[in-house]
Amino acid sequence: MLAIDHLNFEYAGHPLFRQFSLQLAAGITWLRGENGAGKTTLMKLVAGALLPHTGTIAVAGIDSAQQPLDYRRQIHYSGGDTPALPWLSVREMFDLHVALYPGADTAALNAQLDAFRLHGVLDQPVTTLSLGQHKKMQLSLALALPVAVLLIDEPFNGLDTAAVSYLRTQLADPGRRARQCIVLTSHVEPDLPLAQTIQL
Ligand SMILES: Nc1ncnc2c1ncn2[C@@H]1O[C@H](COP(=O)(O)OP(=O)(O)OP(=O)(O)O)[C@@H](O)[C@H]1O
Repeated sequence: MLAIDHLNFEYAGHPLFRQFSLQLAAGITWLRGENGAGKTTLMKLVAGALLPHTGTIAVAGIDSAQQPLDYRRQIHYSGGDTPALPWLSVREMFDLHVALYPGADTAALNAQLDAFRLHGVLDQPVTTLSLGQHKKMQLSLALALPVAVLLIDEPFNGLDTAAVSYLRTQLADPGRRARQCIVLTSHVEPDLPLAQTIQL
């Protein structure tokens, strides 16, 4: 489903990926490695937030450089960064994503909001959310959007125990694992049914 071929990438003279290739099928992949190994950078490259210097990345045969818009619609990256559009409210952030992803289902998003108990913060600016609320906002989108590839950086960081338990159930769902390629970074064993583990 996800094919990375001969990827080369460096930050200003600091090479991170040299001729790096990886093929991932549906199911959960645990991407692991020590601090600074390049996990977040690889996710950003796959998400289209960073561009490879050379090499190709494709999802279901759609090349990230040749068909960037179609490619981006196949992927969602749930990262830990500060929001790209900090002036938006949570509701506006959700509306934006529903508009960006064809087939996004508002009912599915509302179900995630209910499960994460996020309705109370819908009209708050995203910058005013607590760490855990921000994570829940990101995860609501991640779990609701109809993408082929789901990238989640440190999925359990900052979550309360109820949310951790709910997220595990959602990610472990056999239907989801059959239709999505789910890539997680985590410094601890994710305790999920893994299709594979990639060590950077
Ligand atoms: N914008 C940037 N400019 C220059 N170097 C960067 C930049 N972002 C990351 N790096 C460097 O690239 C390397 C990989 O960083 P990355 O964030 O991908 O690692 P990671 O495996 O996700 O680490 P962690 O487990 O600590 O989150 C690190 O050495 C980091 O210092």
